[in-house]
Amino acid sequence: MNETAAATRGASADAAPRDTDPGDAASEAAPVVVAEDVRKSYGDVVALAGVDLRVESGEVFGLIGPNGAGKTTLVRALTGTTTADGELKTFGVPPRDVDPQRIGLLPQSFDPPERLTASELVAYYGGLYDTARDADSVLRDVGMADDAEAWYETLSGGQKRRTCVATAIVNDPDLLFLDEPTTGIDPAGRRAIHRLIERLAGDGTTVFLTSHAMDEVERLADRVALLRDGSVVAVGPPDDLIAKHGGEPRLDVTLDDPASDEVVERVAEAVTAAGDEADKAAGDEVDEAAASDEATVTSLPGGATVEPTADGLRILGVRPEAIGDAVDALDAAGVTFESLAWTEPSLEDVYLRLTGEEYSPREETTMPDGSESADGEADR
Ligand SMILES: Nc1ncnc2c1ncn2[C@@H]1O[C@H](COP(=O)(O)OP(=O)(O)OP(=O)(O)O)[C@@H](O)[C@H]1O
Repeated sequence: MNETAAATRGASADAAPRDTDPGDAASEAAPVVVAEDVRKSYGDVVALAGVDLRVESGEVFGLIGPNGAGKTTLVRALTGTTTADGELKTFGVPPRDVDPQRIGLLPQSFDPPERLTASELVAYYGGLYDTARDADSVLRDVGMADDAEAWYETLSGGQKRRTCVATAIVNDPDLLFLDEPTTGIDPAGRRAIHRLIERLAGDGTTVFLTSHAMDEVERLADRVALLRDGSVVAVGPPDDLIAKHGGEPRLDVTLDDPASDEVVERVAEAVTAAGDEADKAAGDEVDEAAASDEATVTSLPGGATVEPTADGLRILGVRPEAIGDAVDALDAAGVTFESLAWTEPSLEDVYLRLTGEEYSPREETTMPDGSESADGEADR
């Protein structure tokens, strides 16, 4: 039995119908999901080491973390498809007691029960609920209208995944768990799924989204939890996490030749001089603007760090308005460059830092053929 069916059939037989669910009244204000000190081990393997989290009604909650961090185990515990120790409440009751009509689950792996078309498969899952949406309209939502009558087994990986997403929303759930919804889906399909998630959230559905695609989580999630080794190590809105853990904006400078220590030092001195000058100018502006309350733009910080990379150098701490100053500093240092790439910190940086997988630009990357990669970024 796959997990969608398990989630459905695992619910207690006497669960109250949707409109009279005892959790309903309280759930207006109460968190939809509460986990306190949730623990789960498989033999000696600790999958969840004491997880605490809350998901509020109507939010898109992102769960990220490395392979094996415990994400799928947590989703399974929260949907009652596996047991776990600790306090677990969904709509105010233990997960197994929730009316299955209220929950949608897209598990990470999915095996349809028999040979069915996409439309039949969605209708099959719809048949497990008291009320369900029309299969064709759900397939339209996930961009599968044209392939509704194709055998599931003949669909491409991405088309199969979209069909699976359709089975998870066929019951029009109040709380939707999506475990890696866009794996294997092409960019256009991903956008369709993103729009669908945004629309569902806009209509009040609470979405619990697990994904390795950091751009997806950063774009969609109101709050994100980072799970590492079975514990939540950070939680908050993406922007807050990025501001706290994402590091500084950076300017990557591609040079004709690798940067020698002497070049790096020269650029660092020029950047520091430019920063000091900018700080002084900003200070003067502050004095002048103080009376009129005008905002003052600061430029390159005096202490901006310069470090060598595989194909040039990186200047850390460059805000967009200071890119021109950085170019002037390169010029002053007598460095000609091939190209510049400015990057602002992202959720991916948060992830890399907090999981200890942060990319070191100083490391040359060795390719399988023994040559050194020209682009370390691509090999993170
Ligand atoms: N049924 C199981 N039997 C034994 N060990 C398991 C089982 N399910 C998960 N584990 C182990 O528990 C740990 C957490 O696994 P889990 O699948 O929850 O991680 P995950 O964060 O979802 O990983 P991924 O990103 O690869 O999907 C891993 O070490 C995994 O090997």
